[in-house]
Amino acid sequence: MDAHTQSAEYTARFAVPTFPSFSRFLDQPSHSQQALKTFVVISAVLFAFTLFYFTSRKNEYAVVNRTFPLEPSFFARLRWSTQALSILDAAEEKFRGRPYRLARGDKELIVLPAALIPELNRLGSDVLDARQSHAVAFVAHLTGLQLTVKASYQSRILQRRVSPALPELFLSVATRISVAMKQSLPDGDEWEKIKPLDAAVPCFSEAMSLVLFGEAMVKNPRLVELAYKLTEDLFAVAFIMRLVPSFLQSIVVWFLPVKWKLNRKWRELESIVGPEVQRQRKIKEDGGSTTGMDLLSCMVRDAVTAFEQDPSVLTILCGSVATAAIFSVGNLICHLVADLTANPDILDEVRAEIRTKHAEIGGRWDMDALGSLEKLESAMKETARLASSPLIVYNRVVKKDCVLGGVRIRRGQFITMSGRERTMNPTLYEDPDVYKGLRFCTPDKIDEHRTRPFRTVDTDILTWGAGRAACPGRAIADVAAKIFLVQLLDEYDFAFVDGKRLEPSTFHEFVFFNPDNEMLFRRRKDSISVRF
Ligand code: HEM
Repeated sequence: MDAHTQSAEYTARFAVPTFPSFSRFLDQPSHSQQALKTFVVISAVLFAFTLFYFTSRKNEYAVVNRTFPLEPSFFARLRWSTQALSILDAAEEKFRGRPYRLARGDKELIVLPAALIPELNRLGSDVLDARQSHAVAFVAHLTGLQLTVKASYQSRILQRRVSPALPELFLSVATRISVAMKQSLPDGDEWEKIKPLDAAVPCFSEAMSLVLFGEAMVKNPRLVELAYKLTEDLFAVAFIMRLVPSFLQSIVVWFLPVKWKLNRKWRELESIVGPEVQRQRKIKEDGGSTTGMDLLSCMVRDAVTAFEQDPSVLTILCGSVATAAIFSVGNLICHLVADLTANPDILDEVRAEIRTKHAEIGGRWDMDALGSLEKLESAMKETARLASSPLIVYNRVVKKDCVLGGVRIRRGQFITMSGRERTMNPTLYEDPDVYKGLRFCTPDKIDEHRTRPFRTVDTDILTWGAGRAACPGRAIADVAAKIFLVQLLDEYDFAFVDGKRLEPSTFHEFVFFNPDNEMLFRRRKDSISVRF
């Protein structure tokens, strides 16, 4: 039997009985058969394209937080929300300063080594866009922050106009914080259990509302309350929606009562801010000028276009700054108090420094006096090093292809950096996971410490991010935190409930002091009563 006959016999015995209907389709052309063929071809092409997509261009760097190539991104979202810290630490261990891809679930980010910061800093905003990236992280289209994708002049004005005016604003800021502290903190000299974040946040809301809205507006207690309550709701919506697949977000969000509350708060904020904007615009139109150095007044004064002085726009921009400001400082302070409580020897040294300074300046505290507290400054840096939020910094969207130090980044990609690549680096910090509050002011480090105070953008700590979009409120945060701390550390003793230390919490990439954490506070009998 020749080969052809053998093959035909084989087909007749096995192939035809096994797939009778399919083979009949192939042998007898018809419309349905033609349609099936087309379907098979299109499916094959799509499959090949998908494989190509996942294996070629995107596989330039290895991926973390994805267990298999076509894993639904929902699982990456879930893992990232609860395990961001361990995912990043494992990736750092594996890649050691080499770029890799991070599947965050909502987006895939290229995690670049921090060594590229100087080169990245040289790129303009036409190449790297921070706003779009922040908007994605805070689900801006669902939290009311969508406008911040278009506008960033609030950041520019904060840095160029409001921060330089801090000496002018200092006394009012200090007074507001001091008065709020009296209302929020316990008054007795017996131990009292409190929630430190709940106590600290209204104090910083007073300070930030003054800096953002001005002397007259901050007298409205509802505005001060709205500033931080809006932040709470905004974060709640963002945290929840970051778990939801993108295609479902715009539906699911409407089932969240917190989203309705958030919308109400945005409207209420506009009803308070809007009339003030109109008032200031009227003064400007009549040829007069306002003098306030708060963000809102500066924005109205500097506005050139109608958009820049639109009451709704200004409400959202000032509100967006409030959401970036109040809890960031509150969290830092609470982490610091927890760190100092766990390290009473360092607390004693920091407190002694405050007392010595108080005597030296005759009790007349000003910004220079606060800035000269080197031990306090070191303790703040150390807390920020260990509890820095967010875990990933330098989040940008790439607008143009470029190659940096041999690393190719492409238009449309999201880039980021792991702050822990620096803060946990043993070549930069001895025993990096140990809190050493005075590590920055040892004799061999003190000169560097003096040239790089806490408010500086320092690429070894990355507290403020880096580059042109580094935190524009850092000078304000620094002063407000110190005003609060010199009084708090002088006036209070602290202890953990049942001696149990408090560790930072994380959710997604955000590190925070759990609002439910409790500590014991009591007034000190030998307080020197710092006053401003
Ligand atoms: C301890 C407190 C604070 C910390 C740790 C902190 C940290 C940061 C970080 C890491 C960024 C992102 C920077 C980047 O993308 O490279 C940022 C952005 C920002 N921060 Fe802060 N911040 C704090 C307080 C404040 C305060 C008090 C204000 C306002 C008065 C403020 C206003 C802003 C704004 C408006 C942005 C967005 C900048 C932009 O998108 O261009 N922050 N902050």
